[in-house]
Amino acid sequence: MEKQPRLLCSQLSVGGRVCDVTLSSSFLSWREVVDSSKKRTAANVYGPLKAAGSHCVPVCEIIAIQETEEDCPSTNVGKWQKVPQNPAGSNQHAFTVSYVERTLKHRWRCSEVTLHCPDRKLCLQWVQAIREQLALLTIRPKRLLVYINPHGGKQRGKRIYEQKVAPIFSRASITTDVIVTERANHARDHLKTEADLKKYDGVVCVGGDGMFSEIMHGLISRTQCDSGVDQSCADETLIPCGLRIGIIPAGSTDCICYATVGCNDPVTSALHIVVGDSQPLDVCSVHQNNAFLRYSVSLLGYGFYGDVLMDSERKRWMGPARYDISGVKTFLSHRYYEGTISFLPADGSVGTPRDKIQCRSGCNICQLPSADKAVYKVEDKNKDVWQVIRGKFLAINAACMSCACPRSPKGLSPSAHLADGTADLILVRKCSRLDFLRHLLRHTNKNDQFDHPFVEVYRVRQFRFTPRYQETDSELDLREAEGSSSKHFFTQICREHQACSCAPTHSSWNCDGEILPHGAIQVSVQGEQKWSKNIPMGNSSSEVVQS
Ligand SMILES: CCCCCCCCCCCCC/C=C/[C@@H](O)[C@H](CO)NC(=O)CCCCCCCCCCCCCCC
Ligand SMILES: Nc1ncnc2c1ncn2[C@@H]1O[C@H](COP(=O)(O)OP(=O)(O)OP(=O)(O)O)[C@@H](O)[C@H]1O
Ligand SMILES: [Ca+2]
Repeated sequence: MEKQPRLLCSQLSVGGRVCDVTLSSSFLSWREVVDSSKKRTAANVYGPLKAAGSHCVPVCEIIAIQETEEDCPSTNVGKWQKVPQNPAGSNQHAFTVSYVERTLKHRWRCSEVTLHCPDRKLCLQWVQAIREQLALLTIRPKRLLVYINPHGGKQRGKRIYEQKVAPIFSRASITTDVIVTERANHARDHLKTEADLKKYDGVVCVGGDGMFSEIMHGLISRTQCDSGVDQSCADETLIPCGLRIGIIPAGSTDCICYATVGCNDPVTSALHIVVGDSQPLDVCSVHQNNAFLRYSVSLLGYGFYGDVLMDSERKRWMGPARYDISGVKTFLSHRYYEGTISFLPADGSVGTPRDKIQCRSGCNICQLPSADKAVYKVEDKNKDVWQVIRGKFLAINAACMSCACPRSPKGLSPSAHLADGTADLILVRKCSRLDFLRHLLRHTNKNDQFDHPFVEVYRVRQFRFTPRYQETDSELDLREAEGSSSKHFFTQICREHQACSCAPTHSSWNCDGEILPHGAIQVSVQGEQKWSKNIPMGNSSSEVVQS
């Protein structure tokens, strides 16, 4: 730890023990004063006394400070209890500091320490000094607009917010306007047309990936609309939006929260929001010809994941279990789809989907400032050459981020990064059910899910997909030239008789958990030159709150 000039230093009492308490611009620390006349035993030099007696909290992780009245909050947010008296019984002046405590598996908790002072003047001096340091943390939000989806996941959004999140926001003196949505797209439409965004420092989404997607669409559309930018043009540069989106997980997959924060825990997310953490994300724009369809930040999946989603929508009442039931059903149906994928590979220096630099919470690559990421880019001759792949596929997946979630803690593409301007395109060719099961199982263990002869993975900047039934005559002629003339004749008949049993089957796209019925799409991960300018939110990246 770098030595910082001390702003304040006193001997105060913590839990009945006298401590040297120090405040610098970066840390608040307290260390028990050990009586030097005591015999130096192994226990007090190396043992629990020394370890337990010394604490250091970064100022940026202090949630709040308050003068402690006789009745004051206990360590459990929301409960109240009597303050224990100073053992010497000589003073009643104390202040309580609430701060972030890191626990296992990326989880954060709100802890508290009460420091007793010998007199009120010193107590006020400490409270004021800490408040002054907190006031310097200008990235922290003060006013938030909260949308709660009461029907996401296990329908616990409202309860999660009221019981776990609101008390933390209130402790941190964050004011909120809360809207419980009444229908799908309520939050999106409100953001697009009504919300007075100037009043807020951020928007909070209580729900799952679908709810996040609504809010992201609302914010991006509103910003473009206010600036007269046409979203339907695939090459248009979007105007960045200044508001961050915080995610309180209350959905079924919560992959955006899990992949950015490292867990799907509402208290952890609330604390990340309070301290003002943020993480830019890649945003893919999805078009069909010149019509804008949607944005995606996690998964775009055709075939398997599209079919799982389509089937699961009819089983919403089951909650998160619907995905497992529909997953098994889709797996057993074993449908494959024929089509053509073209893609522009990413610059080789942004890494590959099969390198071992997995993207986890606090990932070094995702935390690099954008300008530094640009430094290690080298020219790659192949990067502007479109590559074309035709075939029969069980699944075509594009992952802008790892898509880690509780079902698959390493995700669909474990080395995909959050804001590197690329997506990982995963092609699972037609294979046996057993092979496909082997591939799926590897999402849940340490084995490499790409290490199969029927799986290919590419890091891309753009891609296009055309299902065979939508290919133009010239594309089909080209394809059929590769096959026999009798096959060509057979295909023509089938295209004209879609109802016949050999007609090609159609899937739809799973776009961050929302159904996109269009087969042929063009996808662009927003260009690196845009995110390297460090845009807080917009075409290239949206910001979510994370570690
Ligand atoms: C044998 C066990 C294999 C388990 C394989 C698990 C792979 C899980 C990979 C999860 C990837 C999630 C990507 C995130 C997508 C989100 O934007 C989206 C919106 O929230 N969620 C889903 O579409 C929700 C998608 C949920 C997909 C669940 C698929 C479950 C497949 C089960 C297959 C079982 C075969 C058993 C045969 C006897
Ligand atoms: N009040 C509401 N009534 C019905 N649907 C709503 C309401 N508010 C939002 N929605 C819609 O509910 C859908 C699902 O919500 P959400 O993403 O929160 O949960 P989920 O689908 O269970 O979780 P996940 O997306 O993580 O799998 C979203 O598409 C959203 O548009
Ligand atoms: Ca990415």
